[in-house]
Amino acid sequence: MKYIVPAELSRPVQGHLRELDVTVMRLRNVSLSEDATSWEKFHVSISKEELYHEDDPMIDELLQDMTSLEFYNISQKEGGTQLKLVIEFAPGGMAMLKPMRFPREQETLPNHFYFTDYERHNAEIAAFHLDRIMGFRRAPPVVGRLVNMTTELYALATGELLRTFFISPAQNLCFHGKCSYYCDTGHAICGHPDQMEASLAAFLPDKEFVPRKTWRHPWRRSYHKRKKAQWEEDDQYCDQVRQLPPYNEGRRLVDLIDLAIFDFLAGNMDRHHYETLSLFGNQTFPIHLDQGRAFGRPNHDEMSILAPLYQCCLVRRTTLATLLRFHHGPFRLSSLMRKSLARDPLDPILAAGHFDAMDRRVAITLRVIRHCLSRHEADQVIVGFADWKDKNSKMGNL
Ligand SMILES: Nc1ncnc2c1ncn2[C@@H]1O[C@H](COP(=O)(O)OP(=O)(O)OP(=O)(O)O)[C@@H](O)[C@H]1O
Ligand SMILES: [Mn+2]
Repeated sequence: MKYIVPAELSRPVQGHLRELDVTVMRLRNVSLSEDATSWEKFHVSISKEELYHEDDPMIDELLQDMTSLEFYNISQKEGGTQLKLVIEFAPGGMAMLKPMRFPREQETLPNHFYFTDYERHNAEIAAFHLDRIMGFRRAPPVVGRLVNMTTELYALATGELLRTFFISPAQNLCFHGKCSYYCDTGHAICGHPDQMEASLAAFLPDKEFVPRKTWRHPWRRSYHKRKKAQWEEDDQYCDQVRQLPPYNEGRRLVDLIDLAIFDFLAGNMDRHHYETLSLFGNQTFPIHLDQGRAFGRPNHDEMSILAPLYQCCLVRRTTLATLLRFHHGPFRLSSLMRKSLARDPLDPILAAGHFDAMDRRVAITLRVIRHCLSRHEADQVIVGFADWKDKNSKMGNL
């Protein structure tokens, strides 16, 4: 227990977030009106360190609004590979809707690649909770909703989207939209008979107001059925990445290692790009966006997702402390996730096997870190360790 103080076993581990006061509100010099929507509150309080503040009641308000407010307008999200709808609500505010395609128990098909796997609405919901429990708060809020396809979708659909609605032989209302993957009659989204589960993710601020920058992930997979990426064959790959801006200084590389651990716990292999809020410059967090292909295989632990961790042998002290808390503390990750997901209107969100899988993957990640520590000095592996050790030895805690 050299890397954690006992108090950290029973409460969330807090990093030293120095720039919580660097917010959209401050940099954009805006204020909130009395009747501001929960979206407006969310948007202006985004900081350089996180999308929302721990325990901010505004997040519950936003989740409640997304799951209950009337839809005002719907349209297809342009550009993505799989069907997504952009929902606009009457008071203002938008959400990205991903529909349920399969029962929770259906796993990634054995002959599907990570890039041909279907997106799962429940994965988006579960990943939001996981990101929050891990203390990152880098994923936009997501909530489940039971949608009435007749009154909430069909009645509002127009143009090309409207033309894809039909009644199936089983008398269910279906639609498939238009996109590059699985948008045809054979892969339609069907209700029971017109009730459909969906996930709703809060939209980030408009790019005109808060610009974003898209980055290619250095550990991106090939997205080709016969090719491998360089990092898959070169264990020294991290040495190259460490030379390149923005990975050669500051927080970015260790942020991607946080993301790798988050993705490993969720089983998400689909991390090709990531975005940052360019309003905050480069020393800001990567947004955890697009977790639709997570939680597909509860009985398989995809070690290659941890490549940034085991190739760089680098991890934040706070992230390590969080993993130790999940592993040793009174609350295991599975029980924290169960408790958190129970608040979603579509609970149960995950099939039972995924809870054991998360606990097992916490232990595996700790083993990978331990292996790094057996080969390198702790100060080289654990980012923020020296400062922390110094502070805690002064307080007599070590
Ligand atoms: N909550 C959000 N707020 C604003 N924009 C978003 C949000 N979620 C996603 N987007 C934008 O929509 C794009 C597509 O979303 P997402 O990645 O979830 O779908 P996808 O079909 O998996 O896309 P792709 O196939 O390109 O990976 C994202 O790259 C992002 O720029
Ligand atoms: Mn995607």
